[in-house]
Amino acid sequence: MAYSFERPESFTGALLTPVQMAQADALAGDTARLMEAAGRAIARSIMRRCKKVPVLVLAGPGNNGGDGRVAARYLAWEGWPVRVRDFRTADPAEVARAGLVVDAIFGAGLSRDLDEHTISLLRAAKNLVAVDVPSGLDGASGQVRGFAPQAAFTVTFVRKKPGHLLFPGRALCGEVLLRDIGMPVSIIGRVGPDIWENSPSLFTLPPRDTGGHKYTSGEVTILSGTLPGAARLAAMAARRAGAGMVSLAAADASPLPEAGIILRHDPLDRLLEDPRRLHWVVGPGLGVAAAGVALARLLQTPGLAILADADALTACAGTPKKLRGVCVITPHEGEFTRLFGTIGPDKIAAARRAAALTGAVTVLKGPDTVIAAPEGTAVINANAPPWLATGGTGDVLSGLIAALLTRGMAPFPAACAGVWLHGAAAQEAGPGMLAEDLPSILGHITQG
Ligand SMILES: NC(=O)C1=CN([C@@H]2O[C@H](COP(=O)(O)OP(=O)(O)OC[C@H]3O[C@@H](n4cnc5c(N)ncnc54)[C@H](OP(=O)(O)O)[C@@H]3O)[C@@H](O)[C@H]2O)[C@@H](O)CC1
Ligand SMILES: Nc1ncnc2c1ncn2[C@@H]1O[C@H](COP(=O)(O)OP(=O)(O)O)[C@@H](O)[C@H]1O
Ligand SMILES: [K+]
Repeated sequence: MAYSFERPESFTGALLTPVQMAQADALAGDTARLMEAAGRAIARSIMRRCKKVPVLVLAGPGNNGGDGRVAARYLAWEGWPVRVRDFRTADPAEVARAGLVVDAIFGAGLSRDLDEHTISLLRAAKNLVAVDVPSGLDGASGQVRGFAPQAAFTVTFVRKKPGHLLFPGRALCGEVLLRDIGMPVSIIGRVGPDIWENSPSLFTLPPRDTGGHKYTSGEVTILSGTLPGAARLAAMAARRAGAGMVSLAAADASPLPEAGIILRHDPLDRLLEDPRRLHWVVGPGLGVAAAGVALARLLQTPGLAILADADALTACAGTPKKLRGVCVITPHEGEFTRLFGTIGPDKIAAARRAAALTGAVTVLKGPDTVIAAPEGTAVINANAPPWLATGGTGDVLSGLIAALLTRGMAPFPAACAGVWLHGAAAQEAGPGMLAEDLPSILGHITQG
């Protein structure tokens, strides 16, 4: 399919779960060489970024500890004062005295919660660099198992793990430095990554059709209701993101939108008679009851691409199968919970479950938005700045994704591209932005 999801051949941006990482390790079969490279990379990162202070390496029982011991050897060669302590016998008082603690206790595949002694060691560290992950962090989910320390930075190898991007893990890692230690790309391919960090290498924006007219650029219809500002924000975003025609469909006489948006008061059945009207946004500011009725009506019409958000999701609370036939859903945590139950500790698994159940590409929004396809591929987004957490930005995202659909992108890449461009626009807008600042920026970053 044109403008489909693109998996980079180099597997750049692939995320490996701890299980996949162990598989890669087993396939590579030369742990000693990889560990040597990992330890050297840790030492180099420390020497480049930290001033020379007494270093204490806390070493665990597995390969994470091995990496730390190799790093200590390289640091010592370079004349750094460094000691290595087995985590079982290390003393919190000694940890507290160290200028820099290298946390090489456990890696991303922690199998159970940390015990009290390990927690007391990690709590005592004042300045800590983590090997692979801060010990206690679950690399698959970004959740904390008992305790995990705050790292100044984290050095990881081969590919990032989901826990580096999902909160609270992302915050605890500090900056994540990804280092190549010579793992062959063919081995990464063999373990078959199915989770990716969102980036423009995963999608191609369709070019403008130079010979086209407004209808060939696609038409988006946005239902407007009790809070018409929400639908207008979606409409502004859809227009800037390249939809040829954008209509607001409002049952009541609502405030006049800006020039350029077509306001339709016709009943839904009349609007559906127009065969060009294929792309719909249902939910933002529509009112729950009206959204439920409209969604059901749209779903009776074959061939439509429907994006369901906000009130359309709430209208299906507890009965997510009512969303079957919808193309993309964009729930925030509250809407998701009303639909599918609690997210639980594994945000990727939750998004995948929702996508499989509804058949819709699921955009589970938040600071670490997860996009899941019904067949299971998942993408984690990490470019959204915190000032995006203001009312109305979700409406902008809905209009943006709908415009990308109408320009010919398949639902999954359209959702990935929409979430990425939304974050990029917010970064460009800067702190203090309003949702209504985003569309004009989208105008210049969404062209193919
Ligand atoms: N993959 C790669 O390509 C490369 C990976 N590399 C490095 O390998 C690291 C992964 O290595 P790893 O598999 O040995 O895991 P790691 O965390 O060091 O130790 C597991 C041990 O800890 C134990 N244990 C677990 N939880 C526990 C708890 N709460 N409390 C107490 N014990 C606990 C567990 O015991 P078990 O649960 O089996 O009883 C087991 O004995 C990775 O982070 C990276 O640094 C590099 O060397 C180069 C190439
Ligand atoms: N802390 C945060 N950091 C970055 N992005 C965030 C954060 N919180 C929310 N977002 C993003 O802001 C948008 C908010 O959407 P939503 O919750 O639907 O609000 P609204 O409907 O009021 O616009 C989503 O795209 C979400 O991913
Ligand atoms: K660690």
